[in-house]
Amino acid sequence: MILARTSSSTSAPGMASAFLTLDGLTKRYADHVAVDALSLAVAQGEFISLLGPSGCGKTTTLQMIAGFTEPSGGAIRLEGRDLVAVKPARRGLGIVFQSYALFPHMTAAENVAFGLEMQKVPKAERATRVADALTLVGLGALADRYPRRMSGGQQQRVALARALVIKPRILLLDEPLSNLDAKLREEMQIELRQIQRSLGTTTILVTHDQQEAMALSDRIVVMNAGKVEQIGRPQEVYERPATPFVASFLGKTNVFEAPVQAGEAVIGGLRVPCPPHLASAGRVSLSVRPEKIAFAQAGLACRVVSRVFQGTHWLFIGETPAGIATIVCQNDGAPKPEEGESVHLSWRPEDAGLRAGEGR
Ligand SMILES: Nc1ncnc2c1ncn2[C@@H]1O[C@H](COP(=O)(O)OP(=O)(O)OP(=O)(O)O)[C@@H](O)[C@H]1O
Repeated sequence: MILARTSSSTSAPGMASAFLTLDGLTKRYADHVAVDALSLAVAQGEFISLLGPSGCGKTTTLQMIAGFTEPSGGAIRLEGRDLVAVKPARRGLGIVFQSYALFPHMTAAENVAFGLEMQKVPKAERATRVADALTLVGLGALADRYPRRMSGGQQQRVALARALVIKPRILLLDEPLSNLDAKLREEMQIELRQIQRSLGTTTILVTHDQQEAMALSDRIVVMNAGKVEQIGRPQEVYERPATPFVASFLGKTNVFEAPVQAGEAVIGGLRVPCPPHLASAGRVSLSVRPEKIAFAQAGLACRVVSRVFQGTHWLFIGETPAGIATIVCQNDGAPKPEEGESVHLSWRPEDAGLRAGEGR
């Protein structure tokens, strides 16, 4: 097998010693800071997503790793060696962009072979590696087809094969699936993850799609306005967002303001113990995910304003004395409240995130 696993590490991703290190990486344009002192240690074989809204500096970060944009400050090291001084073509990186950028006058196989020709790989080896790469992405039968006769998903697979065939030390992906429709995108996410796992290629993905980042990544770097807000495993950033920005960017969250009495946030009939640093705060802001809220006999009074059936689950909007609540329940066959019904909401204290409130 020519496209063999590139990772020799058996440690859990993120735990092994750093393979790629970004250290205080910064990019300034005039007086605008596009990337502000970003530090990140990526383990070999790890799949990292840079996630954030438009303009937060994701692409600029990727471009600096690729060598297309020069950093204003900080360091990029690959296996301990400075990468900034190395020319882009010599960094050993595979890159896939949102636009597939295939050569239209070349077949799938010729597109994939291009990088190997540049590297002067002998013809016989080239043919085997191209065939292997196309088989890997499920296009073994379309080797002689031209891009214009391929679907968007097939073209993106060719672009992926072209990036992987050179056995890159790092695979850089910039919104590679965003031109595909929702169903194909989900299928490609699963395939991409399987291919990445089977090869063990260290991968950095730029995306603004939180679902995509959660589905694919070992760890997610959540960025906002050039800065890192949080770095963590998907479940960690979702369940324990470090900042209000992360909580609102990764899925929906309810935010309620609550007074603190005797070290507990009091919200309707619910009392949530505050951590020591908030125990003497006047008010706290309490965030809880819609799927962590349950209908209960007692708790926070709520009038159901709307209920919407969404197939696998129900979505409820309710009015409470603490504000509007969004509740998501599994479609498990159990009876659900009607619109206009008065109910109570409850959640486990550990599912509530507490922060200092507005101080009112
Ligand atoms: N060549 C440039 N000159 C000046 N400003 C730039 C340049 N390239 C990027 N910027 C600015 O730097 C910031 C970060 O841009 P970047 O493209 O990295 O964001 P992004 O998170 O990838 O956004 P998107 O998802 O829209 O691609 C933006 O405010 C952008 O306007």
